[in-house]
Amino acid sequence: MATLGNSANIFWHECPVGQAERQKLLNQKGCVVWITGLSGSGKSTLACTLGRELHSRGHLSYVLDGDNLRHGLNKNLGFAPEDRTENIRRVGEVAKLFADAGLICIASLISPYRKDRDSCRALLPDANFIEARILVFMNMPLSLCEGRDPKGLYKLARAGKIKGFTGIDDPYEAPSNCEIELRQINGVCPAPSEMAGKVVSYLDGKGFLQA
Ligand SMILES: Nc1ncnc2c1ncn2[C@@H]1O[C@H](COP(=O)(O)OS(=O)(=O)O)[C@@H](OP(=O)(O)O)[C@H]1O
Ligand SMILES: Nc1ncnc2c1ncn2[C@@H]1O[C@H](COP(=O)(O)OP(=O)(O)O)[C@@H](O)[C@H]1O
Repeated sequence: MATLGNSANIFWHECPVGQAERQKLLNQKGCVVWITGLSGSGKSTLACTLGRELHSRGHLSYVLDGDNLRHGLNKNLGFAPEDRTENIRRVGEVAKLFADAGLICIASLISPYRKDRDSCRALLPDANFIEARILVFMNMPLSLCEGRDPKGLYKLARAGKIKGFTGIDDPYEAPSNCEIELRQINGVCPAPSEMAGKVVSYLDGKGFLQA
């Protein structure tokens, strides 16, 4: 295993029950649905709707939400570029563990930088030659997100009271390699249930909803 960082004299310990056996127990394949997009684009709403839909179909999933993780695991991180990079790295590693546990892990973070998203993708081994990291891009215009502004953060950012806010004075690098792109249709944002349905269909089609 070439995954060591600063630790020395560390060995990998293999456990007798492996991912395949856990997946059989759960009748699904572990994977990561990674939702990226601007603040207010609907990431958390989609993550929760998708989690509910999977649950009602008898599938075990778990949501890793950027905001929530910053209350605990990532409470020591801010929004400077290097902090966002570390945030994404940690969540990528946790998501990998959840997928190894056999769960459908739904990660919803702004994850604005392409290189961080790409590093995260590289962490995850393919499931039988199928990419086990499904990138979902909430491609909603800034005007829509800013118009929603449920937490009033865009307003603060425009007033210069929050510095380095994504989409205002910190970049959002749109992905060019996403598996699913969700956008407005004729100027109308699809309902969360419709978007969740698209993701479920994708997972089903790729065989993740069976062992
Ligand atoms: N400067 C700045 N830029 C962007 N967002 C900010 C900032 N400060 C606070 N917030 C709030 O933090 C939420 C984003 O956290 P993430 O962990 O998803 O961000 S990142 O992926 O590390 O960029 C984000 O939540 P969402 O609105 O759910 O995306 C914001 O509520
Ligand atoms: N598909 C949708 N259609 C209409 N409003 C939505 C939709 N998805 C989310 N919203 C609303 O937009 C706001 C931001 O959604 P949220 O899921 O918190 O976004 P994010 O997690 O990307 O910041 C919330 O007020 C939410 O109710």
